Amino acid sequence: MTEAIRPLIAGNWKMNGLKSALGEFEAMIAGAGALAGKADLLVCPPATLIAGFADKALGSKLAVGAQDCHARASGAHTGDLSAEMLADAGASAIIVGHSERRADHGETDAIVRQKAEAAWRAGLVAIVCIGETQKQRDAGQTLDICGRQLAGSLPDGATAANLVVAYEPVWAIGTGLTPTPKDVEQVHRFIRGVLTDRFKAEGGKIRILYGGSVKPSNAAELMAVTDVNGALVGGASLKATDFLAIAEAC
Ligand SMILES: O=C(CO)COP(=O)(O)O
Repeated sequence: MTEAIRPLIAGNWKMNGLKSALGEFEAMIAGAGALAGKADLLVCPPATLIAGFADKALGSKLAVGAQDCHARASGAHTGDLSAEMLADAGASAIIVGHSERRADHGETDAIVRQKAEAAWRAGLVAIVCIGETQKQRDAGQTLDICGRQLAGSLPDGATAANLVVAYEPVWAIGTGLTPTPKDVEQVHRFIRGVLTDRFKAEGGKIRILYGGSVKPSNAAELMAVTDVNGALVGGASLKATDFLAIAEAC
């Protein structure tokens, strides 16, 4: 069932990247065409770069996304950006509920769900992130935590076209550590079960990305795991050669 799912390799640049990164992005555009047979490619730069990158990527095989949005469409929310604004700038997807936002900004599952709904309201794909901390893993709570985050963060009405789930164990982010393929498979199989229970046949088609220290050297092993339908890549997505090599591994 899941074999037919087209992989997505998504880059999350986090708070990295100035206008001078345009050359790196153009190198990604140049490489994306040859990889179109393997995977969909998406780069989520900081919001300041979305419009410029989206203009450059027009007509290419590289999509541009955002890293967060406010739940409301407009209003008195100083410093925030709505999903509608990000769509207007050229984003086609928005990452919501990244563990860094959950930790740094106190985002709860309920807030994440509202943000996913905001992405849909603007016609964009919501990439909803979940994942356990080291402490939770050590306590044997990985599946409980992921189950709770999924139940609270995913809105009703998810489809393969409007939702991507990203499993990012917090302890694997930026550390060079990764779970074993067996551990990844266990969590992804669990997520698949939650998705099919809740969204029926559609849940069998929703992409489940793995994220956390994905790099060219471990991408093939991770992408080969059952129910891993791509990657959400942080540090290695800043360099075109690394990002493209990860997509090549699909
Ligand atoms: O948080 C991540 C992507 O959203 C993963 O980051 P790294 O690939 O740098 O570990």
